[in-house]
Amino acid sequence: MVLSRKQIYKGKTMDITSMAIIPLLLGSLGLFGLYRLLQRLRTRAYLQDAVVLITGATSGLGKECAKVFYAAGSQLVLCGRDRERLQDVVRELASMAKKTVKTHKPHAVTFDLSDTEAVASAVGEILKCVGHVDILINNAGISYRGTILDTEVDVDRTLMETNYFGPVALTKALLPSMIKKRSGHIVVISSVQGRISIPFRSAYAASKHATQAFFDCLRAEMQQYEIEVTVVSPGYIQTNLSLNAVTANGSRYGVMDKNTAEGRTPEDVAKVVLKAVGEKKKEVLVAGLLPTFAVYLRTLAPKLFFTLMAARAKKERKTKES
Ligand SMILES: NC(=O)C1=CN([C@@H]2O[C@H](COP(=O)(O)OP(=O)(O)OC[C@H]3O[C@@H](n4cnc5c(N)ncnc54)[C@H](OP(=O)(O)O)[C@@H]3O)[C@@H](O)[C@H]2O)C=CC1
Ligand SMILES: CCCCCCCCCCCCCCCC(=O)OCC(=O)COP(=O)(O)O
Repeated sequence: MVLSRKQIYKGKTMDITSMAIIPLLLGSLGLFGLYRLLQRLRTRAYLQDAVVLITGATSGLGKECAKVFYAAGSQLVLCGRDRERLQDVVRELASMAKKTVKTHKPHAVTFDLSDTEAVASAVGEILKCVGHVDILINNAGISYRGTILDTEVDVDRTLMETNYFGPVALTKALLPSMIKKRSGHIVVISSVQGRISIPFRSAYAASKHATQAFFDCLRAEMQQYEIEVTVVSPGYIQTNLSLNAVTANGSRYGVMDKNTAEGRTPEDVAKVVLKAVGEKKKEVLVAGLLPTFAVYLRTLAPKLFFTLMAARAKKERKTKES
């Protein structure tokens, strides 16, 4: 039979293309729905009862990550420098309304990430207590404000110790036990500034670029052991990051920046982290149109990007002087 382009369907003339497209669209939608459902079920199974270690769990993004992973049924190991604030988080989690998921009482471990020996002994304590860690979320970090000319090298070191050597030491201390189990997941919270450098953030951007590079290498080297690596690069988030940032002489900046105050909520970003971990994403950029555009511009049109950054530095310098 030869098909004409127009067919009679229930008394109406219909284009043969539409007749084919409608079931195709419905079929694709059905398949997509099924795929999403399977993905959600897989995420749920992956996170339920998983031992999840979160650094910087006392505030901001770390605290919100604690909430979403707790609600997903993970067994949490919460890390920070302040025992009292960690216990507050544990109490807050315990008071959260229980859903259908079985939850676990979190463990709290205090240590300073910039102290490599403290990191190693904390990992010993954690492994003795919980046996193994399935998912490590390297979240803790500090930021910085200053010009390169005014900044003491010790400040550059502080940023590298906390944001780079801390996660590196913690990851290295946990890797042997993960390799032994041939399973594990290392997550690191980097930043858009791990992809582009903006003026007056040298030490912070450098520590985040180093982080990106290290964990990209790790991903490649760990594939043979079936260990996943996820790098999350957020834009501005409404946290205490700018308040706690260090300045050129090492003192606390103590200002809530407009960009920070107008950023995404940490609750929102924590959900993105949970989804990225559940779906074993290699990396995620959690940023608006302009920062995302800037990341691509840095690669595709570096000269233009450098000109824009120089103009930004000039404008910021003028604002400070006036
Ligand atoms: N806010 C933002 O705009 C963005 C943040 N990020 C990243 O998100 C991560 C979380 O920061 P955020 O929640 O925003 O900021 P917060 O200042 O609210 O939280 C930082 C956390 O890091 C911990 N921390 C800092 N220094 C150390 C240390 N030496 N040893 C152990 N813990 C330490 C703090 O613990 P303590 O209570 O002990 O001080 C705190 O829990 C950081 O890595 C940051 O770079 C990335 C992009 C944007
Ligand atoms: C012709 C079109 C113009 C295109 C302009 C592109 C250039 C735009 C520059 C955008 C810069 C975005 C910077 C984003 C920085 C960011 O999100 O950082 C996240 C953080 O880690 C925040 O830490 P901080 O301590 O800096 O608050």
